[in-house]
Amino acid sequence: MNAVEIRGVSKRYGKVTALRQLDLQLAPGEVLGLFGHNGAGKTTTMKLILGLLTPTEGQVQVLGGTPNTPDIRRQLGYLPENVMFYPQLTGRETLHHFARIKGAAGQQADDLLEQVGLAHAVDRRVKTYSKGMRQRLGLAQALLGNPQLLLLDEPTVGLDPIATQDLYILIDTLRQQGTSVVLCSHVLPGVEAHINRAAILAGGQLEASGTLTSLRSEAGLPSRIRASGLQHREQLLQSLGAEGQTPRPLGSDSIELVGSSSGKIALLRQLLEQDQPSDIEIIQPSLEDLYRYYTDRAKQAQAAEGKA
Ligand SMILES: Nc1ncnc2c1ncn2[C@@H]1O[C@H](COP(=O)(O)OP(=O)(O)OP(=O)(O)O)[C@@H](O)[C@H]1O
Repeated sequence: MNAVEIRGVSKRYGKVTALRQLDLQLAPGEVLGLFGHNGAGKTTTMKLILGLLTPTEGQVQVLGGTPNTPDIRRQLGYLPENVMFYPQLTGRETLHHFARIKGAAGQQADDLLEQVGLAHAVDRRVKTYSKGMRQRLGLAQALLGNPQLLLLDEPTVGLDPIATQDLYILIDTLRQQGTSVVLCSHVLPGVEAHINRAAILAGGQLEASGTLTSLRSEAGLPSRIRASGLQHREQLLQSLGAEGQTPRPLGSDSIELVGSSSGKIALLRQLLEQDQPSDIEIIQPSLEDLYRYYTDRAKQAQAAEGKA
């Protein structure tokens, strides 16, 4: 049973179509990165999963049931994009309040405050918290009751680099424990190692979905190959240039080459036959490169549709 099953879902707000014929699945213990430009439909997708919105067309199933029934809601954790709390309550009072609503133990609230690094500030009023501290409190709130499905909307906003890293480690741990996670973010660097699959929304439509390996292979974007410690760099630059390659010299003894996914191995072989580099680095297209490729593709398709 999938944790989330979205089939043929469209969502309209009056005249605005926020989502169009969306099909998206999430397996147990899977972390899905949901990416897209402002207004692409990410928050709308989250809210449909939470049952805060109902689809105009299509079906949403969550943990085998209908979203927003009490039984399903208890198994969900949600960190909203703009997390808000009562400013007069302390961090501890806030989390205990949410623990009571969720039927979670008070002890778990205290443990989570410690886990998210707020132990030193539990008795301070939330109005004195920094943005990052409020975000940490929001994360603790989302983790109350050990949810089976965790929805995180822009979880790294306001977090410092160490807290961001800690969040990713926490996501890895939750995944190992079988929790399914949907992670929406505009911050792409650093996230790719912590997701199983990426889904890219553009203009309310799913432009791409798959593992990074499958998206890389579908997009066919080139990798960069860097060879350093070359003995005969000038000769190598000439011979590669003569074959139509465009090698770029770097530093005093290195070069960078661009290789398609199919031509990469041949290029590597050639490098090793003609020289003895001390190091070779292959830089694959990053999540940002893929994101740019798919959003540009969506824009071009929309422009072509507009002209037709
Ligand atoms: N309550 C609403 N009434 C009317 N239009 C809405 C409403 N909520 C969202 N929309 C529209 O639906 C579209 C998708 O919005 P959504 O909030 O899902 O995007 P998003 O991908 O989360 O964007 P962001 O990255 O800016 O948070 C946008 O065009 C937005 O203006």
